[in-house]
Amino acid sequence: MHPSNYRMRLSLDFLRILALPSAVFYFITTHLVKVHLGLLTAPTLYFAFIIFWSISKSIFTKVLQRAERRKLGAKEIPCVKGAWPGNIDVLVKMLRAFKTSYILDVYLQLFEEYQCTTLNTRILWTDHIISMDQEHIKFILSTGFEHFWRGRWQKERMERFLGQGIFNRDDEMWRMHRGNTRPFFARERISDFDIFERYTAQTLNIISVTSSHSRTPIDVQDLYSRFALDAASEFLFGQNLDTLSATLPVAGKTKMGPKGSATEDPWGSFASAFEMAQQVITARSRVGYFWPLFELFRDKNAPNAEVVHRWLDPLVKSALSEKEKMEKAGICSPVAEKNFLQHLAESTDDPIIIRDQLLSLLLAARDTTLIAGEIQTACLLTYVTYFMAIYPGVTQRLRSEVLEHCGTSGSITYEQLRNLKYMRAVINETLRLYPPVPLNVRESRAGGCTLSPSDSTYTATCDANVMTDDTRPLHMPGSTAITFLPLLAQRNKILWGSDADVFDPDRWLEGERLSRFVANPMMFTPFSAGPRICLGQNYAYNEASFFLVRLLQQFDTFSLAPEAQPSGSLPPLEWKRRKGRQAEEKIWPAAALTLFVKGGLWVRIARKAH
Ligand code: HEM
Repeated sequence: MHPSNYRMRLSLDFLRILALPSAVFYFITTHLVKVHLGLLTAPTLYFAFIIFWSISKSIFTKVLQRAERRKLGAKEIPCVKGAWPGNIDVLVKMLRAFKTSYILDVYLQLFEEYQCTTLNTRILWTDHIISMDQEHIKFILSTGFEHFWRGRWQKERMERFLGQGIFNRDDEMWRMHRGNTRPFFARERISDFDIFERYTAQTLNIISVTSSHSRTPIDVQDLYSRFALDAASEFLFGQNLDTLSATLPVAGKTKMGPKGSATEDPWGSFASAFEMAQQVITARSRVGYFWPLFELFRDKNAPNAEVVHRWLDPLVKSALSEKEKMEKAGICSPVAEKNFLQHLAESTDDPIIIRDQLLSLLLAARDTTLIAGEIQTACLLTYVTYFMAIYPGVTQRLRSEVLEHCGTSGSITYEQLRNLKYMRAVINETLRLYPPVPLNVRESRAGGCTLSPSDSTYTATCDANVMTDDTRPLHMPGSTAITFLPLLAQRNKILWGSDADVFDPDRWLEGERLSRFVANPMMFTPFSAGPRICLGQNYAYNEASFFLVRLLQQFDTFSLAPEAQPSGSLPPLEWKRRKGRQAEEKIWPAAALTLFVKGGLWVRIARKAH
């Protein structure tokens, strides 16, 4: 069934849950036992039979799983045991925690409670595995790639927004997209810094003008998203969306949007729709398998998708008509001269496939600052700015390195960027503590498989029947969702040392400390790993480094402006009493597909008088 048809899927599921057992019960009572049920007893007995059927089915599945476990020589993944049937209390706790708790803390608390790093939450009687075990993350992404896919449920949640783009497809369609997209990230393309130069200059000009007005605070999360989107749109489809020229959020006046600030112009509506769509997808995954129940009469992403499509459709249309004109004129330009949109238009005439793939790349770009990585790049730059604001010593060291290698102006080369070792360390340390994709989901393929025994993060095991020296692998049942949590793995003290929560770029420079990572590179996966590793990784490093060089050539003082944060976006006081980073956090990190700072990151940026 097509993933967009979620209502039909839900109806068929209800038929399976209600109609099938009712039909069996009807057949038994009328043809086998031949009893006549009264008007009052019939509904009660039908209902009782449906419950009996569901319990039997669940027991049957468990028996099959046990048999598979025995065959594989594996043990069961520990299961969360809530107080209410179907672990509904755990679901309620999680939904509440997503609104008020520190990012992913609700998962960490579960792991601590059960003293293991991989658990089955089994909410509403449905297996759902969560894992912060780095070996399991490695298996899902790389060594055991063939056992997993994005799966049916993820596609269903994202279909209305991302459609058939690379992030929302598996197998043949994904391979086709990946093959088509990869040439656009060849070194010579991503080392051409002309585009970065133009949009960086425009962005820094905005910062200059704003900060010269009695050091007015600026929401850099919003600004970096615009920078990323404009640069990415030119890189991908040769057109400037020019969001940097639209209305900027104003300190103290701007409302809180779905993630950061919200402005009320056409760009604001695009950004809001873009962010809202991600929020809707995240909310669906939190509710789980039954999310369509809450969207029976209204697909919550339909209006968001419509706004975003309204921006992209004219671009796709013009690329297709340009292609037609070129074909009629018998002109064929070489691949190297085409932008990504023109290249996509070469491969298909289907405007929907082209639009969906463009949108996926925009999503990736906006948060890094590229369109597909664009989201992640903006996120990366936002958190680097956060650290520069709270650690002036880091800013000074970064700036000295920039001035030493790149001077105060002039063109910047790829080689110069490669020599900025401290800057690379700051970027990596930021990606370690705040990976723009802090959690991700996959589904196991139909046959079950095994995961290595849980790592040694917690010495005890939550399964009282199993000895701690039990080295059997864990059984990953087939067709089951698994949420893996790079943010927690990248802050795990067993992997990174007792100072894992501390921002310390030197861990990437000092031989002995770095050796932990060199011996086990998969403990750091902000760009994912394996066959689906991020295609924009080098683009993102180049773009972020380029931007930071220019920023630090012009400015040297960054300070947070908590008074400018929209109300409700500062970290709750109770976080101070907790352990880990949250006790010291000056902003509210939150996630909706990708990481962001709640309410935006409002900072003052200045150059000291020299
Ligand atoms: C700091 C910046 C970035 C980070 C942290 C990042 C992270 C990631 C991650 C974690 C994935 C895997 C998603 C998954 O499989 O579920 C991914 C995939 C991808 N990224 Fe990035 N990304 C960044 C920037 C970019 C940029 C700038 C682009 C391109 C404009 C880009 C393009 C892609 C594409 C096309 C994929 C899909 C690969 C596939 O499924 O085969 N990324 N990225």
